[in-house]
Amino acid sequence: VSYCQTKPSETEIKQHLSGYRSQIDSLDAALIKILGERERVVKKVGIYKAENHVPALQKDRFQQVLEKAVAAGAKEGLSQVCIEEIMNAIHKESLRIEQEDIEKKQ
Ligand SMILES: C=C(O[C@@H]1C=C(C(=O)O)C=C[C@H]1O)C(=O)O
Repeated sequence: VSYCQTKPSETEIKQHLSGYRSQIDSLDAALIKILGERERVVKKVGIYKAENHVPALQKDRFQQVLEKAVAAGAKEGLSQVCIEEIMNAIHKESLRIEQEDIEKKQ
């Protein structure tokens, strides 16, 4: 147990932290890759909507997306506020991407 261990040296602390941080760095890289993949699908949706005069914002659909994400987040121990902030930021970017295609069509 921790109270009978000797204190780690500065070097050991740095090494330990850098191990955790490389895990974080590769997870961040995976997150960004997935986000890119998601937004490339959104781009296809945007082009399809622009061709068929469907509005970019679909509130009901986004509500479903949000609910699913909140439920999945809860299983991972993530708060509703955290998931809502992340998904709202992603949705904002989706709308920006879709809007670009709508503007190009006009
Ligand atoms: C991708 C869509 O367009 C918008 C973006 C959404 C998203 O990023 O999940 C959801 C609904 C829409 O407001 C869609 O209609 O499915």
